Amino acid sequence: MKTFDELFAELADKAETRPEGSGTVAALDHGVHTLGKKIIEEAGEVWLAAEHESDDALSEEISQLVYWLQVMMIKRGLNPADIYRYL
Ligand SMILES: N=c1c2ncn([C@@H]3O[C@H](COP(=O)(O)OP(=O)(O)OP(=O)(O)O)[C@@H](O)[C@H]3O)c2ncn1[C@@H]1O[C@H](COP(=O)(O)O)[C@@H](O)[C@H]1O
Repeated sequence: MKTFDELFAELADKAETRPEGSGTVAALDHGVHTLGKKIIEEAGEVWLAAEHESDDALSEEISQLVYWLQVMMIKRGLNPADIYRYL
């Protein structure tokens, strides 16, 4: 289990060190267009889970959406503080 900030730090480190086999590194290399499509896909899965699935399934889908949003943030050079100032 990890927090939003802990996951972000882990992903930022992966982007920097580019370890072999990292799905995050591969996703970053695909670029903003592919990341945007993944975010739309995961957002749709959150919606469907909220309508039809359990709390646990919904939680998992939301975690995946958070992950992909963080990958997009890293791709565009944003950090959590950039987001928090709008919350
Ligand atoms: N939290 C996540 C995470 N959430 C979602 N995903 C990715 O998002 C996909 C979402 O799963 P789905 O079931 O919706 O998609 P799928 O259709 O089965 O998979 P695709 O074929 O569409 O990729 C997963 O297959 C992962 O590729 C994640 N990938 C990585 N992490 C964490 O990110 C960190 C770094 O991971 P690596 O870069 O892979 O080392 C680790 O702590 C991981 O646990």
